[in-house]
Amino acid sequence: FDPLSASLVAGSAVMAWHLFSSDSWLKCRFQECCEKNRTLNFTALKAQLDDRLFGQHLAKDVVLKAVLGFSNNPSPKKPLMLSLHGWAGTGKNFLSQILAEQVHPAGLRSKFVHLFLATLHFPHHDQVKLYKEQLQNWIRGNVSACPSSVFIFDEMDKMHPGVIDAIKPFLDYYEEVDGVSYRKAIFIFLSNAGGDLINKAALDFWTSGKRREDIQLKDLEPLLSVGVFNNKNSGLWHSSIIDRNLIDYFVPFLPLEQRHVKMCVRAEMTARGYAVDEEIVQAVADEMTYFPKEQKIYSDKGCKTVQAKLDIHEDLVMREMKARG
Ligand SMILES: Nc1ncnc2c1ncn2[C@@H]1O[C@H](COP(=O)(O)OP(=O)(O)OP(=O)(O)O)[C@@H](O)[C@H]1O
Repeated sequence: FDPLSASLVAGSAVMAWHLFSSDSWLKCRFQECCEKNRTLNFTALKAQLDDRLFGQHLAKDVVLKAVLGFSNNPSPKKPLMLSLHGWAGTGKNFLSQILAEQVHPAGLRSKFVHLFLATLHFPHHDQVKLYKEQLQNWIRGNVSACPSSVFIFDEMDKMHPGVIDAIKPFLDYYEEVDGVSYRKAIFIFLSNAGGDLINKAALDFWTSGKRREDIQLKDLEPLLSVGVFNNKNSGLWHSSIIDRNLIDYFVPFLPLEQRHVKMCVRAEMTARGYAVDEEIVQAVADEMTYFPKEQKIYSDKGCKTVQAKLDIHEDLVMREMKARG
C-alpha cells in the first residue's frame, strides 16, 4: 500500500463504520431502526381499524381515544398502558398487532415489538423470581435501545401476580428508572378475564331489543369493576397494578355474531387473493358453533377458527378442480 491508498482505505473504513454503527439513513435502509420520535398516526390507525376490525365499536373508540391523548402529548407522564378484555377470538391480538404496526411497521416481526405468552414464557410458578429478573432486564434493555418499544402480554389471566408485579415499576409515573425513561413505551395486556361479563351485558342488550352499537363503556364498567377489578379471586388482579391505578384504559371486546364471522371470512378470502364466494362464506359461518344454546347468537370462538375452516374449503375446491381435470 502506498500512503495515499492506505489513507483512502482507512477513510472508507471509518466512513462505513460511521454509516452502519449509527442509525444513519443508509443503515436504516437495510435493517430496522428505532424511530425514537415516531408518534402514532391517529388517522392511519383509525383507517386500519375501520377497515379491518369488525364488530368492536367500543374497543375501537377507547383505543383511538387513548392513542390520540398519548400521541398528542409531547412528554407523557407514563407509558401508555391498555388492558384488553374479552372472549376468545374477538380480536384482542389482532388489534394489538394493528396498533404495533403503526409504531413499528414490521409489527410482530419488529425487534421493537415484544409478545409474551404467560403459559409459554412464564409457565412455572416456582420460578417467579427468575422470570421477574429476566423480564425486568429484558424491558430495561429494550426500552434503553428503543424508547417506543411495544410490549404485549397475552394470557394475563394465567400470569402469576408476582410476574405482573415485575412490570409495575415501568408503568408508574417515574421520570426515569435507573436512568431509563419508559414514558414513550406502550404496554398492552390481553386477557379473557371479564369476557363472560361482557358477553352477558351484550346478550342483555340483545334480549331487550337494543342495538349492539348502542352499548357504551358505562354499561360495562360497573359489571367489570365488581367482577374483575375488585374480585380477589380473579388471578390477574391480585397484582398491585390495579391498586396503583396504573391501567390507563380498559378495552372491552364484545362477542362476535354470525354477521361478523362472515366479514372475517370475506376478509380472509380477499387476503388470500380469491374472489369472495358467498356460498363458502355461509358454509364457513355455519360450521362455527354459537351460544347461548337457545338463541345461538355469538360465535364460541369468535373469528379464531375461520382461517383453519377456510383451509379445508380451499382444499375441497382444489380437489374438485383436479377431479374435473
Ligand atoms: N373483531 C375482529 N375483526 C376482524 N378479524 C378478527 C376479529 N376478531 C378476530 N379476528 C380474526 O381472528 C384471528 C384471531 O383473533 P385474535 O387472535 O385477535 O383473538 P383474541 O381475542 O386475541 O383471542 P384469544 O383470547 O383466544 O387470544 C385474528 O387474527 C383475525 O384474523
